[in-house]
Amino acid sequence: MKKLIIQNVSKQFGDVNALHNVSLALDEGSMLAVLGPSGCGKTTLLRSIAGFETPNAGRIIINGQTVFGEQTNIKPEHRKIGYVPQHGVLFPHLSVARNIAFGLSDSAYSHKEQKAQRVAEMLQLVGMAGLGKRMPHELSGGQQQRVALARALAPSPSLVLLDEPFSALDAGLRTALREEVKATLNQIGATAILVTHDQEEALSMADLVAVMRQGQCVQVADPVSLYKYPADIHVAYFVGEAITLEATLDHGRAHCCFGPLPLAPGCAIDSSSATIMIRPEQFVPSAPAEQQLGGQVLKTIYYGHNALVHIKTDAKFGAQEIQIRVSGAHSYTPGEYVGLKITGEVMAY
Ligand SMILES: Nc1ncnc2c1ncn2[C@@H]1O[C@H](COP(=O)(O)OP(=O)(O)OP(=O)(O)O)[C@@H](O)[C@H]1O
Repeated sequence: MKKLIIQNVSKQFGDVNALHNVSLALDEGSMLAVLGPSGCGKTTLLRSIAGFETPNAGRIIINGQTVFGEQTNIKPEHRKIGYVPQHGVLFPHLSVARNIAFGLSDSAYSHKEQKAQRVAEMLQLVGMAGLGKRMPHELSGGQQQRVALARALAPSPSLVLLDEPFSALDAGLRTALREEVKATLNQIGATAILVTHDQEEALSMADLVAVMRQGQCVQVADPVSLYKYPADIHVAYFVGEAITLEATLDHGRAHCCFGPLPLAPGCAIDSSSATIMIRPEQFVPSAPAEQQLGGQVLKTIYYGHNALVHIKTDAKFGAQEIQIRVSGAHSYTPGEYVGLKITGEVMAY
C-alpha cells in the first residue's frame, strides 16, 4: 500500500515557484530521500506534507486519507506526522524524558505510568536508556538528534519527516548516526522522508531518491538506478563525479575519442551529436599497451579509502582531462603513464 501520495503539488511564494507540479508516491515502510541544492524546494515540500505550509494546488494523501486538496486541509496536529527539524530541536528547559513525552497526548496515554513506559521504550530504541533525567545541554550533538528522533517517533506517527537532521554534526558522527537512524526506522517499520543536499546521505540511506531542481522533481529512482542512469547531465553531476564527452551514437554504441563504447539501456540508439557520461570508477588502470587508451597522470587527490587520479589522455585519444577513481592503496606519480580500460555502459544525452 502507498503510505503517501503527492499529486501535482505546487506552491508559490510571490513570484517564486517553490514547488511546481510535484508528484511522488511512497510505499509503506520505505524511506524516500529528497535530494537537491539549496533553494530547490525540499523544505517547502516537507512542510507542505506536514501541513505547516498550504500549497496553491495539488493533493496530498497520507494512509489513504486526503490531508490536502479537494477542499480539504487537515491541521498539522491531525496528520499523524513525526517531524525532526534541522536545528534547535529540543526544548532546552525540559529534561530528555519530558521532551520525548511532549507529543504524547493525554487521551492516548492517560496514565503517568503509560507515558513513562513509552518514554523508556523510546530511549531504549535510540540507544539512550537511563538518560531521561539529563537536560539537553548535557547531551552531545548526536545524542540530541537521537532524542529528537525519539520524540518524533513516540506517538507512533504514520510518516516520519527528517529535515537535514545530520547537517550540524561532524563527518564521523554523521555517518554513524545515519546508520543508527536507518536501523531504528527499519526496526519499527516506519515510513520516512529524509531531506538532504548530501548525495552520499541520500544514496546510502534511502530506498528511493527524488532529485529536485528549481521546484520540480526531475527524477525519482532507487539509488543504484539514479547513479547509473541519471535522467540528465545535471543529475549525473549532482549525484557523483562524471566525465562527459562528445560522441555520435550508432546502432546502440557511442563513438567518442576513446573508441566505441556500449550504451546503457534506454538511451537513444542513433544520433549524430550526443554527450556521453562515464563515471570515474568505470576506468580501470592497466599496463600501457599499443593502441590502447592511456594517459599521463597530472595529480592525485587522496581520500584514504580511495583516490581520484587526474589524467590527461594521449593525443590520439583526444587529450582529454579525466578523473579516474582508484583504490587508496595504489599511488600514482605525476608524469607517470597509465593504460586505461573502460568497463560497463555509458549514458548518452
Ligand atoms: N516563507 C517563504 N517566503 C518566501 N519565499 C520562500 C519562503 N520559503 C521558501 N521560500 C523560497 O522558496 C524556494 C524554496 O525554498 P526551500 O526552503 O523549500 O528550499 P530548500 O531546498 O529546502 O533549501 P535549503 O536546502 O537551503 O534549506 C526558495 O527560493 C526560497 O527562497
